[in-house]
Amino acid sequence: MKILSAQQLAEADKSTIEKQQITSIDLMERVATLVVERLHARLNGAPVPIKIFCGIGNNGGDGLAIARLMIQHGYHVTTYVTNCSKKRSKDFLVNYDRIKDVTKDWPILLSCKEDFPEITPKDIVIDAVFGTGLNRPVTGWMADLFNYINSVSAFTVAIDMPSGLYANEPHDKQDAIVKADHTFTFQTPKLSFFLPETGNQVGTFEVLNIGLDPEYLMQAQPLAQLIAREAAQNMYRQRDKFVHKGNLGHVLCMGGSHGMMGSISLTAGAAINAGAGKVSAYIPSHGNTIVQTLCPEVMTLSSKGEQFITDFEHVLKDYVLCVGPGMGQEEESYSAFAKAVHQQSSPMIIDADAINLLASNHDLLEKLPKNSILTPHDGELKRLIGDWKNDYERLEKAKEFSAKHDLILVLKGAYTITVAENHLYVNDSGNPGMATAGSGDVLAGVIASFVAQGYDPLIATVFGVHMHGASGDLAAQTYAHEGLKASIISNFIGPAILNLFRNPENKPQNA
Ligand SMILES: NC(=O)C1=CN([C@@H]2O[C@H](COP(=O)(O)OP(=O)(O)OC[C@H]3O[C@@H](n4cnc5c(N)ncnc54)[C@H](OP(=O)(O)O)[C@@H]3O)[C@@H](O)[C@H]2O)[C@@H](O)CC1
Ligand SMILES: [K+]
Repeated sequence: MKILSAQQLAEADKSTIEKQQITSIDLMERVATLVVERLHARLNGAPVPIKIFCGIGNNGGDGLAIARLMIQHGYHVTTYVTNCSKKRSKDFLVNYDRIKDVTKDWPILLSCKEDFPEITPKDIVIDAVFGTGLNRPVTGWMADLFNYINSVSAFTVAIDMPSGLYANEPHDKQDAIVKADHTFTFQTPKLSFFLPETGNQVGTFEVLNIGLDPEYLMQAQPLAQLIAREAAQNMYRQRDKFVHKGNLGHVLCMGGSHGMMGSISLTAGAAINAGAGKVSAYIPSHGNTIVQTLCPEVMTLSSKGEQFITDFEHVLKDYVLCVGPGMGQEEESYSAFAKAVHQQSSPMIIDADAINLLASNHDLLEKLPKNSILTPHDGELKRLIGDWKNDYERLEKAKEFSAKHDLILVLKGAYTITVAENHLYVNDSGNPGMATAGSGDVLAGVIASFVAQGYDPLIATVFGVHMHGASGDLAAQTYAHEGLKASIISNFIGPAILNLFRNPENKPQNA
Protein backbone atom coordinates (compact mmCIF):
# COMPACT_ATOMS: atom_id res chain seq x y z
CA MET A 1 0.00 0.00 0.00
CA LYS A 2 1.26 3.45 -0.90
CA ILE A 3 1.97 6.04 1.76
CA LEU A 4 1.12 9.42 0.22
CA SER A 5 1.84 12.96 1.37
CA ALA A 6 -0.78 15.43 2.66
CA GLN A 7 -0.42 17.34 -0.60
CA GLN A 8 -0.98 14.23 -2.72
CA LEU A 9 -4.08 13.35 -0.69
CA ALA A 10 -5.48 16.83 -1.31
CA GLU A 11 -4.82 16.36 -5.06
CA ALA A 12 -6.45 12.92 -4.96
CA ASP A 13 -9.44 14.54 -3.27
CA LYS A 14 -9.76 17.07 -6.11
CA SER A 15 -9.29 14.49 -8.81
CA THR A 16 -11.94 12.24 -7.20
CA ILE A 17 -14.48 15.04 -7.11
CA GLU A 18 -13.88 15.85 -10.79
CA LYS A 19 -13.79 12.29 -12.11
CA GLN A 20 -16.55 10.77 -10.00
CA GLN A 21 -18.69 13.86 -10.53
CA ILE A 22 -19.49 14.19 -6.88
CA THR A 23 -19.31 17.20 -4.61
CA SER A 24 -16.78 17.51 -1.83
CA ILE A 25 -19.65 17.31 0.62
CA ASP A 26 -20.63 13.90 -0.83
CA LEU A 27 -17.09 12.72 -0.21
CA MET A 28 -17.21 14.01 3.35
CA GLU A 29 -20.47 12.16 3.88
CA ARG A 30 -18.88 8.98 2.50
CA VAL A 31 -16.01 9.35 4.95
CA ALA A 32 -18.28 10.03 7.92
CA THR A 33 -20.53 7.09 7.05
CA LEU A 34 -17.55 4.73 6.97
CA VAL A 35 -16.27 5.96 10.33
CA VAL A 36 -19.71 5.72 11.94
CA GLU A 37 -20.17 2.17 10.60
CA ARG A 38 -16.92 1.19 12.33
CA LEU A 39 -17.74 3.00 15.56
CA HIS A 40 -21.24 1.53 15.63
CA ALA A 41 -19.87 -1.99 15.08
CA ARG A 42 -17.73 -1.57 18.20
CA LEU A 43 -20.03 0.43 20.45
CA ASN A 44 -23.17 -1.42 19.50
CA GLY A 45 -25.44 1.34 20.79
CA ALA A 46 -23.74 1.65 24.21
CA PRO A 47 -24.97 4.74 26.10
CA VAL A 48 -21.45 6.04 26.62
CA PRO A 49 -20.93 9.83 26.57
CA ILE A 50 -19.20 10.81 23.33
CA LYS A 51 -17.48 14.19 23.08
CA ILE A 52 -16.58 15.23 19.55
CA PHE A 53 -14.09 18.07 19.13
CA CYS A 54 -14.23 19.66 15.67
CA GLY A 55 -11.91 22.16 14.03
CA ILE A 56 -13.04 24.67 11.43
CA GLY A 57 -11.56 23.04 8.32
CA ASN A 58 -12.59 19.83 6.60
CA ASN A 59 -11.37 17.62 9.44
CA GLY A 60 -13.85 19.53 11.59
CA GLY A 61 -16.45 19.06 8.82
CA ASP A 62 -15.87 15.30 9.06
CA GLY A 63 -16.33 15.56 12.82
CA LEU A 64 -19.64 17.39 12.46
CA ALA A 65 -20.93 14.85 9.93
CA ILE A 66 -19.86 12.02 12.25
CA ALA A 67 -21.62 13.77 15.15
CA ARG A 68 -24.84 14.05 13.12
CA LEU A 69 -24.79 10.38 12.08
CA MET A 70 -23.96 9.23 15.63
CA ILE A 71 -26.87 11.27 17.00
CA GLN A 72 -29.12 9.70 14.36
CA HIS A 73 -27.99 6.29 15.62
CA GLY A 74 -29.11 7.29 19.12
CA TYR A 75 -25.68 7.92 20.69
CA HIS A 76 -25.15 10.47 23.48
CA VAL A 77 -23.06 13.01 21.62
CA THR A 78 -21.87 16.46 22.63
CA THR A 79 -20.23 18.45 19.87
CA TYR A 80 -17.61 21.16 20.39
CA VAL A 81 -16.10 23.47 17.82
CA THR A 82 -12.65 24.93 18.41
CA ASN A 83 -13.37 28.46 17.37
CA CYS A 84 -9.83 29.45 16.51
CA SER A 85 -10.47 31.37 13.30
CA LYS A 86 -13.29 32.96 11.31
CA LYS A 87 -11.96 31.26 8.15
CA ARG A 88 -14.21 28.19 8.19
CA SER A 89 -14.19 25.80 5.26
CA LYS A 90 -17.22 25.56 2.97
CA ASP A 91 -17.89 21.94 3.85
CA PHE A 92 -17.47 22.64 7.55
CA LEU A 93 -20.22 25.26 7.22
CA VAL A 94 -22.56 22.90 5.36
CA ASN A 95 -22.20 20.29 8.10
CA TYR A 96 -22.43 22.93 10.81
CA ASP A 97 -25.82 23.75 9.36
CA ARG A 98 -26.90 20.13 8.83
CA ILE A 99 -26.43 19.12 12.45
CA LYS A 100 -29.46 21.30 13.25
CA ASP A 101 -31.59 18.68 11.48
CA VAL A 102 -30.94 16.08 14.18
CA THR A 103 -30.50 17.99 17.45
CA LYS A 104 -31.58 21.14 19.18
CA ASP A 105 -28.17 21.30 20.86
CA TRP A 106 -26.06 23.58 18.74
CA PRO A 107 -22.31 22.71 18.87
CA ILE A 108 -20.59 24.39 21.80
CA LEU A 109 -17.95 26.91 20.75
CA LEU A 110 -14.61 26.80 22.56
CA SER A 111 -12.52 29.96 22.46
CA CYS A 112 -10.34 29.78 25.55
CA LYS A 113 -9.21 27.47 28.33
CA GLU A 114 -12.17 28.42 30.53
CA ASP A 115 -14.54 26.97 27.92
CA PHE A 116 -13.07 23.44 28.15
CA PRO A 117 -15.67 20.88 29.15
CA GLU A 118 -15.02 18.33 31.85
CA ILE A 119 -13.78 15.10 30.28
CA THR A 120 -13.92 11.96 32.39
CA PRO A 121 -12.21 8.62 31.80
CA LYS A 122 -15.63 7.15 30.98
CA ASP A 123 -16.09 9.43 27.97
CA ILE A 124 -15.13 8.65 24.43
CA VAL A 125 -13.32 11.58 22.84
CA ILE A 126 -13.46 11.96 19.07
CA ASP A 127 -10.71 14.22 17.83
CA ALA A 128 -11.61 15.98 14.57
CA VAL A 129 -9.77 19.26 15.12
CA PHE A 130 -7.01 19.08 12.51
CA GLY A 131 -6.15 16.54 9.83
CA THR A 132 -3.86 16.80 6.86
CA GLY A 133 -4.35 20.59 6.65
CA LEU A 134 -2.26 21.37 9.74
CA ASN A 135 0.37 23.84 8.55
CA ARG A 136 2.03 25.18 11.72
CA PRO A 137 2.53 24.15 15.33
CA VAL A 138 -0.53 24.38 17.54
CA THR A 139 -0.18 27.09 20.18
CA GLY A 140 -2.10 28.86 22.96
CA TRP A 141 -5.35 27.48 24.31
CA MET A 142 -5.60 24.93 21.45
CA ALA A 143 -2.32 23.39 22.63
CA ASP A 144 -3.75 23.43 26.16
CA LEU A 145 -6.83 21.62 24.86
CA PHE A 146 -4.73 18.85 23.32
CA ASN A 147 -2.66 18.52 26.49
CA TYR A 148 -5.87 18.41 28.54
CA ILE A 149 -7.36 15.65 26.34
CA ASN A 150 -4.10 13.73 26.74
CA SER A 151 -4.11 14.16 30.50
CA VAL A 152 -7.50 12.42 30.90
CA SER A 153 -7.51 8.72 30.23
CA ALA A 154 -10.67 8.83 28.09
CA PHE A 155 -10.55 6.56 25.06
CA THR A 156 -9.61 8.88 22.20
CA VAL A 157 -10.39 8.23 18.56
CA ALA A 158 -8.67 10.42 15.97
CA ILE A 159 -10.29 11.23 12.66
CA ASP A 160 -7.80 10.88 9.81
CA MET A 161 -4.89 11.84 12.08
CA PRO A 162 -4.33 12.79 15.71
CA SER A 163 -4.71 16.59 15.73
CA GLY A 164 -1.47 18.50 15.87
CA LEU A 165 0.43 15.78 14.00
CA TYR A 166 1.85 16.54 10.56
CA ALA A 167 1.39 13.84 7.95
CA ASN A 168 4.96 14.05 6.71
CA GLU A 169 6.85 16.92 8.32
CA PRO A 170 9.16 16.98 11.32
CA HIS A 171 8.03 18.18 14.73
CA ASP A 172 9.67 19.97 17.60
CA LYS A 173 9.72 17.99 20.83
CA GLN A 174 7.38 20.42 22.59
CA ASP A 175 4.64 20.40 19.88
CA ALA A 176 1.15 19.72 21.21
CA ILE A 177 -0.28 16.60 19.56
CA VAL A 178 -3.34 14.59 20.58
CA LYS A 179 -2.44 11.09 21.73
CA ALA A 180 -5.04 8.81 20.19
CA ASP A 181 -5.91 5.29 21.23
CA HIS A 182 -7.22 4.56 17.77
CA THR A 183 -7.06 6.43 14.47
CA PHE A 184 -9.35 6.05 11.48
CA THR A 185 -7.22 7.27 8.63
CA PHE A 186 -8.43 7.87 5.10
CA GLN A 187 -7.23 6.07 1.99
CA THR A 188 -3.56 5.76 2.94
CA PRO A 189 -1.73 5.86 6.25
CA LYS A 190 0.55 8.85 6.79
CA LEU A 191 4.34 8.57 7.04
CA SER A 192 4.40 10.09 10.55
CA PHE A 193 2.46 7.05 11.84
CA PHE A 194 5.53 4.89 11.37
CA LEU A 195 8.28 7.06 12.76
CA PRO A 196 9.58 6.68 16.32
CA GLU A 197 9.15 10.35 17.32
CA THR A 198 5.47 10.52 16.35
CA GLY A 199 4.11 6.99 15.87
CA ASN A 200 3.07 6.65 19.50
CA GLN A 201 0.45 9.41 19.10
CA VAL A 202 -1.56 7.33 16.64
CA GLY A 203 -2.48 4.29 18.75
CA THR A 204 -3.81 1.45 16.64
CA PHE A 205 -4.95 2.56 13.23
CA GLU A 206 -7.31 1.48 10.51
CA VAL A 207 -7.07 2.62 6.92
CA LEU A 208 -10.53 3.31 5.49
CA ASN A 209 -10.83 3.01 1.74
CA ILE A 210 -12.81 6.13 0.92
CA GLY A 211 -12.74 5.45 -2.82
CA LEU A 212 -10.37 8.20 -3.95
CA ASP A 213 -9.64 8.28 -7.67
CA PRO A 214 -7.83 5.00 -8.50
CA GLU A 215 -6.06 6.53 -11.48
CA TYR A 216 -4.55 9.25 -9.33
CA LEU A 217 -3.53 6.72 -6.69
CA MET A 218 -1.99 4.44 -9.30
CA GLN A 219 0.28 7.08 -10.82
CA ALA A 220 1.24 8.85 -7.58
CA GLN A 221 4.88 8.42 -6.55
CA PRO A 222 4.58 7.37 -2.91
CA LEU A 223 6.69 8.68 -0.04
CA ALA A 224 7.01 5.02 0.93
CA GLN A 225 5.38 1.62 0.42
CA LEU A 226 3.77 -0.13 3.36
CA ILE A 227 4.64 -3.82 3.25
CA ALA A 228 1.74 -5.78 4.68
CA ARG A 229 0.73 -9.43 4.39
CA GLU A 230 -0.59 -9.19 0.83
CA ALA A 231 2.66 -7.69 -0.46
CA ALA A 232 4.59 -10.48 1.27
CA GLN A 233 2.34 -13.13 -0.32
CA ASN A 234 3.24 -11.74 -3.73
CA MET A 235 6.95 -11.87 -2.97
CA TYR A 236 6.98 -15.48 -1.77
CA ARG A 237 8.41 -17.97 -4.26
CA GLN A 238 7.19 -21.49 -4.08
CA ARG A 239 9.77 -24.24 -4.50
CA ASP A 240 10.06 -26.22 -7.63
CA LYS A 241 9.14 -29.90 -7.24
CA PHE A 242 12.52 -31.19 -8.46
CA VAL A 243 14.64 -28.82 -6.46
CA HIS A 244 17.66 -30.05 -4.50
CA LYS A 245 19.77 -28.39 -1.84
CA GLY A 246 22.35 -27.39 -4.41
CA ASN A 247 19.87 -24.99 -6.03
CA LEU A 248 18.81 -23.40 -2.79
CA GLY A 249 21.95 -21.50 -2.06
CA HIS A 250 24.75 -21.66 0.42
CA VAL A 251 25.01 -19.05 3.18
CA LEU A 252 28.35 -18.49 4.84
CA CYS A 253 27.87 -16.83 8.23
CA MET A 254 31.04 -15.15 9.44
CA GLY A 255 31.25 -13.97 13.02
CA GLY A 256 31.30 -14.97 16.66
CA SER A 257 33.95 -14.38 19.30
CA HIS A 258 34.55 -15.52 22.85
CA GLY A 259 31.29 -15.03 24.77
CA MET A 260 29.38 -14.16 21.59
CA MET A 261 29.10 -17.51 19.84
CA GLY A 262 25.33 -17.46 20.38
CA SER A 263 25.00 -14.57 17.91
CA ILE A 264 26.48 -16.33 14.92
CA SER A 265 24.68 -19.57 15.87
CA LEU A 266 21.37 -17.69 15.79
CA THR A 267 22.22 -16.22 12.38
CA ALA A 268 23.21 -19.57 10.94
CA GLY A 269 20.19 -21.31 12.49
CA ALA A 270 17.85 -18.68 11.05
CA ALA A 271 19.40 -19.07 7.59
CA ILE A 272 18.57 -22.79 7.76
CA ASN A 273 15.11 -22.16 9.20
CA ALA A 274 14.30 -19.75 6.36
CA GLY A 275 15.13 -22.38 3.75
CA ALA A 276 18.73 -22.03 2.52
CA GLY A 277 20.00 -25.30 0.99
CA LYS A 278 23.28 -25.21 2.91
CA VAL A 279 24.67 -23.06 5.69
CA SER A 280 28.27 -22.85 6.89
CA ALA A 281 29.69 -20.81 9.73
CA TYR A 282 33.12 -19.20 9.64
CA ILE A 283 34.03 -18.81 13.30
CA PRO A 284 36.95 -18.65 15.76
CA SER A 285 38.20 -22.16 16.45
CA HIS A 286 37.10 -22.37 20.09
CA GLY A 287 33.48 -21.90 18.99
CA ASN A 288 33.37 -25.02 16.84
CA THR A 289 31.69 -27.26 19.39
CA ILE A 290 29.23 -24.55 20.36
CA VAL A 291 27.95 -23.99 16.83
CA GLN A 292 27.91 -27.68 15.94
CA THR A 293 25.97 -28.48 19.08
CA LEU A 294 23.50 -25.62 18.74
CA CYS A 295 22.98 -26.07 14.98
CA PRO A 296 23.55 -29.64 13.76
CA GLU A 297 22.54 -28.65 10.20
CA VAL A 298 25.33 -26.07 9.96
CA MET A 299 28.86 -26.90 8.79
CA THR A 300 31.71 -25.07 10.48
CA LEU A 301 34.96 -23.62 9.16
CA SER A 302 37.42 -22.40 11.73
CA SER A 303 39.61 -19.37 11.67
CA LYS A 304 43.12 -19.81 13.11
CA GLY A 305 42.17 -17.42 15.91
CA GLU A 306 40.77 -19.16 18.95
CA GLN A 307 38.86 -16.36 20.65
CA PHE A 308 38.05 -14.23 17.63
CA ILE A 309 38.41 -14.40 13.86
CA THR A 310 41.92 -13.53 12.73
CA ASP A 311 41.98 -14.62 9.07
CA PHE A 312 39.75 -15.73 6.21
CA GLU A 313 40.88 -18.94 4.51
CA HIS A 314 38.58 -21.57 3.05
CA VAL A 315 37.83 -23.40 -0.18
CA LEU A 316 34.13 -22.64 -0.56
CA LYS A 317 32.72 -21.36 -3.84
CA ASP A 318 29.41 -19.67 -4.60
CA TYR A 319 28.16 -18.60 -1.23
CA VAL A 320 26.25 -15.64 0.11
CA LEU A 321 28.26 -14.00 2.85
CA CYS A 322 26.50 -12.85 5.99
CA VAL A 323 29.03 -11.18 8.22
CA GLY A 324 29.17 -9.48 11.58
CA PRO A 325 27.04 -11.06 14.33
CA GLY A 326 29.13 -11.43 17.48
CA MET A 327 32.35 -10.87 15.51
CA GLY A 328 33.84 -8.17 17.75
CA GLN A 329 35.96 -5.33 16.45
CA GLU A 330 39.51 -6.64 16.83
CA GLU A 331 41.94 -5.38 14.22
CA GLU A 332 42.66 -8.88 12.91
CA SER A 333 38.93 -9.55 12.58
CA TYR A 334 38.70 -6.40 10.54
CA SER A 335 41.47 -7.62 8.20
CA ALA A 336 39.69 -10.95 7.80
CA PHE A 337 36.43 -9.14 7.06
CA ALA A 338 38.20 -6.90 4.49
CA LYS A 339 39.64 -10.01 2.83
CA ALA A 340 36.18 -11.58 2.74
CA VAL A 341 34.81 -8.44 1.09
CA HIS A 342 37.55 -8.44 -1.54
CA GLN A 343 36.76 -12.05 -2.43
CA GLN A 344 33.04 -11.42 -2.96
CA SER A 345 31.39 -10.01 -6.04
CA SER A 346 27.78 -10.80 -5.20
CA PRO A 347 25.63 -8.96 -2.62
CA MET A 348 26.44 -9.72 0.99
CA ILE A 349 24.64 -9.09 4.28
CA ILE A 350 26.47 -6.98 6.83
CA ASP A 351 25.33 -6.70 10.41
CA ALA A 352 26.44 -5.58 13.86
CA ASP A 353 30.21 -5.35 14.43
CA ALA A 354 30.91 -5.52 10.71
CA ILE A 355 28.83 -2.35 10.27
CA ASN A 356 30.89 -0.61 12.95
CA LEU A 357 34.07 -1.71 11.22
CA LEU A 358 32.78 -0.30 7.93
CA ALA A 359 31.79 2.96 9.57
CA SER A 360 35.35 3.56 10.65
CA ASN A 361 36.85 2.32 7.37
CA HIS A 362 35.14 4.12 4.54
CA ASP A 363 37.52 2.72 1.90
CA LEU A 364 36.04 -0.70 2.44
CA LEU A 365 32.54 0.68 1.91
CA GLU A 366 33.47 1.44 -1.69
CA LYS A 367 34.51 -2.18 -2.20
CA LEU A 368 31.21 -3.71 -1.14
CA PRO A 369 29.39 -5.47 -3.97
CA LYS A 370 26.46 -3.44 -5.33
CA ASN A 371 23.15 -4.15 -3.58
CA SER A 372 24.80 -5.47 -0.44
CA ILE A 373 22.49 -5.21 2.54
CA LEU A 374 23.37 -3.46 5.80
CA THR A 375 21.13 -4.03 8.83
CA PRO A 376 22.06 -1.37 11.40
CA HIS A 377 20.25 -0.50 14.61
CA ASP A 378 20.18 3.24 15.30
CA GLY A 379 23.53 3.32 17.13
CA GLU A 380 25.24 1.61 14.19
CA LEU A 381 23.36 3.78 11.71
CA LYS A 382 24.62 6.96 13.39
CA ARG A 383 28.17 5.74 12.98
CA LEU A 384 27.50 5.19 9.28
CA ILE A 385 25.56 8.29 8.26
CA GLY A 386 26.12 10.70 11.16
CA ASP A 387 23.54 11.99 13.64
CA TRP A 388 20.18 13.40 12.54
CA LYS A 389 17.95 16.19 13.80
CA ASN A 390 14.70 14.30 13.35
CA ASP A 391 13.18 11.16 11.84
CA TYR A 392 12.84 12.75 8.40
CA GLU A 393 16.47 13.77 8.26
CA ARG A 394 17.34 10.21 9.29
CA LEU A 395 15.45 8.92 6.24
CA GLU A 396 16.91 11.51 3.89
CA LYS A 397 20.46 10.75 5.02
CA ALA A 398 19.81 7.03 4.70
CA LYS A 399 18.51 7.51 1.14
CA GLU A 400 21.57 9.55 0.21
CA PHE A 401 23.87 6.94 1.70
CA SER A 402 22.07 4.12 -0.08
CA ALA A 403 22.20 5.91 -3.45
CA LYS A 404 25.81 7.01 -3.06
CA HIS A 405 27.12 3.55 -2.19
CA ASP A 406 24.60 1.38 -4.10
CA LEU A 407 23.64 -0.39 -0.89
CA ILE A 408 20.38 -1.45 0.74
CA LEU A 409 19.88 -0.23 4.30
CA VAL A 410 17.55 -1.86 6.81
CA LEU A 411 16.69 0.65 9.53
CA LYS A 412 15.54 -1.54 12.40
CA GLY A 413 12.77 -0.35 14.68
CA ALA A 414 9.11 -0.82 15.61
CA TYR A 415 8.41 -0.31 11.90
CA THR A 416 11.58 -1.44 10.18
CA ILE A 417 12.23 0.62 7.05
CA THR A 418 14.20 -0.73 4.11
CA VAL A 419 15.91 2.01 2.13
CA ALA A 420 16.96 1.43 -1.47
CA GLU A 421 18.16 4.61 -3.15
CA ASN A 422 15.13 6.89 -3.19
CA HIS A 423 12.63 4.21 -2.16
CA LEU A 424 11.35 3.40 1.31
CA TYR A 425 9.59 0.17 2.33
CA VAL A 426 7.90 0.33 5.71
CA ASN A 427 7.28 -3.05 7.30
CA ASP A 428 4.07 -3.55 9.23
CA SER A 429 4.72 -6.90 10.96
CA GLY A 430 6.46 -7.42 14.30
CA ASN A 431 5.82 -6.45 17.90
CA PRO A 432 7.56 -5.06 20.99
CA GLY A 433 8.41 -8.60 22.16
CA MET A 434 11.00 -8.68 19.40
CA ALA A 435 13.09 -6.06 21.19
CA THR A 436 15.22 -8.85 22.60
CA ALA A 437 18.86 -9.94 22.38
CA GLY A 438 19.70 -11.80 19.19
CA SER A 439 16.59 -10.76 17.28
CA GLY A 440 18.79 -8.82 14.82
CA ASP A 441 21.12 -11.81 14.39
CA VAL A 442 18.11 -13.84 13.31
CA LEU A 443 17.03 -11.13 10.87
CA ALA A 444 20.44 -11.09 9.18
CA GLY A 445 20.26 -14.87 8.75
CA VAL A 446 16.74 -14.75 7.31
CA ILE A 447 17.64 -12.10 4.72
CA ALA A 448 20.82 -13.96 3.77
CA SER A 449 18.79 -17.12 3.37
CA PHE A 450 16.38 -15.52 0.89
CA VAL A 451 19.27 -13.95 -1.06
CA ALA A 452 20.89 -17.39 -1.26
CA GLN A 453 17.62 -18.93 -2.47
CA GLY A 454 17.68 -16.61 -5.45
CA TYR A 455 15.38 -13.79 -4.41
CA ASP A 456 16.43 -10.42 -5.79
CA PRO A 457 18.42 -8.71 -2.97
CA LEU A 458 15.85 -5.96 -2.42
CA ILE A 459 12.94 -8.42 -2.39
CA ALA A 460 14.91 -10.77 -0.13
CA THR A 461 15.35 -7.86 2.26
CA VAL A 462 11.80 -6.55 2.27
CA PHE A 463 10.34 -10.07 2.39
CA GLY A 464 12.87 -11.20 5.02
CA VAL A 465 12.06 -8.23 7.24
CA HIS A 466 8.35 -8.96 6.89
CA MET A 467 8.69 -12.68 7.63
CA HIS A 468 10.94 -12.02 10.61
CA GLY A 469 8.23 -9.74 12.04
CA ALA A 470 5.49 -12.19 11.12
CA SER A 471 7.39 -14.98 12.93
CA GLY A 472 7.56 -12.79 16.01
CA ASP A 473 3.84 -12.05 15.76
CA LEU A 474 2.93 -15.71 15.46
CA ALA A 475 5.29 -16.73 18.25
CA ALA A 476 3.87 -14.00 20.52
CA GLN A 477 0.47 -15.70 20.31
CA THR A 478 2.02 -18.58 22.27
CA TYR A 479 4.80 -16.90 24.23
CA ALA A 480 3.52 -13.34 24.81
CA HIS A 481 5.85 -10.40 24.24
CA GLU A 482 7.74 -11.14 27.43
CA GLY A 483 8.43 -14.79 26.55
CA LEU A 484 9.76 -14.10 23.07
CA LYS A 485 13.43 -14.76 22.49
CA ALA A 486 15.51 -14.84 19.35
CA SER A 487 15.68 -18.64 18.99
CA ILE A 488 11.88 -18.85 19.27
CA ILE A 489 11.42 -16.18 16.59
CA SER A 490 13.75 -18.23 14.41
CA ASN A 491 11.77 -21.42 14.99
CA PHE A 492 8.57 -19.68 13.93
CA ILE A 493 9.79 -18.71 10.46
CA GLY A 494 8.33 -21.86 8.87
CA PRO A 495 4.97 -21.54 10.67
CA ALA A 496 4.87 -17.86 9.66
CA ILE A 497 5.36 -18.77 5.99
CA LEU A 498 2.47 -21.24 6.30
CA ASN A 499 0.41 -18.61 8.08
CA LEU A 500 1.00 -16.18 5.23
CA PHE A 501 -1.29 -18.36 3.14
CA ARG A 502 -3.66 -19.57 5.80
CA ASN A 503 -6.53 -18.33 3.69
CA PRO A 504 -7.92 -21.51 2.04
CA GLU A 505 -8.35 -19.90 -1.41
CA ASN A 506 -4.77 -18.80 -1.39
CA LYS A 507 -2.95 -21.86 -0.10
CA PRO A 508 0.28 -22.85 -1.89
CA GLN A 509 0.41 -26.48 -3.01
CA ASN A 510 3.11 -27.43 -0.53
CA ALA A 511 1.32 -25.98 2.48
N1 LIG B 1 -7.89 14.10 1.51
C1 LIG B 1 -9.09 13.61 1.27
O1 LIG B 1 -9.24 12.97 0.33
C2 LIG B 1 -10.23 13.89 2.18
C3 LIG B 1 -10.06 14.66 3.30
N2 LIG B 1 -11.02 14.87 4.17
C4 LIG B 1 -10.75 15.55 5.42
O2 LIG B 1 -10.19 16.81 5.21
C5 LIG B 1 -9.07 16.98 6.06
C6 LIG B 1 -8.20 18.04 5.55
O3 LIG B 1 -8.97 19.20 5.58
P1 LIG B 1 -8.36 20.64 5.44
O4 LIG B 1 -7.47 20.67 4.28
O5 LIG B 1 -9.49 21.58 5.46
O6 LIG B 1 -7.46 20.76 6.71
P2 LIG B 1 -7.73 20.61 8.29
O7 LIG B 1 -6.85 19.57 8.79
O8 LIG B 1 -9.17 20.51 8.59
O9 LIG B 1 -7.17 22.00 8.86
C7 LIG B 1 -7.21 23.17 8.12
C8 LIG B 1 -7.63 24.32 8.98
O10 LIG B 1 -6.80 24.37 10.11
C9 LIG B 1 -6.17 25.66 10.17
N3 LIG B 1 -4.87 25.44 10.76
C10 LIG B 1 -3.85 24.70 10.26
N4 LIG B 1 -2.87 24.62 11.18
C11 LIG B 1 -3.29 25.31 12.27
C12 LIG B 1 -2.74 25.58 13.53
N5 LIG B 1 -1.55 25.11 13.87
N6 LIG B 1 -3.42 26.32 14.40
C13 LIG B 1 -4.63 26.81 14.08
N7 LIG B 1 -5.21 26.58 12.89
C14 LIG B 1 -4.55 25.85 12.00
C15 LIG B 1 -6.17 26.18 8.79
O11 LIG B 1 -6.18 27.57 8.91
P3 LIG B 1 -5.31 28.54 7.99
O12 LIG B 1 -3.97 27.93 7.80
O13 LIG B 1 -6.07 28.61 6.72
O14 LIG B 1 -5.27 29.79 8.77
C16 LIG B 1 -7.49 25.64 8.27
O15 LIG B 1 -8.56 26.44 8.72
C17 LIG B 1 -8.50 15.60 6.14
O16 LIG B 1 -7.63 15.41 7.21
C18 LIG B 1 -9.76 14.78 6.28
O17 LIG B 1 -10.19 14.78 7.62
C19 LIG B 1 -12.35 14.28 3.97
O18 LIG B 1 -13.35 15.09 4.43
C20 LIG B 1 -12.64 14.00 2.53
C21 LIG B 1 -11.55 13.30 1.83
K1 LIG C 1 -8.01 14.81 13.83
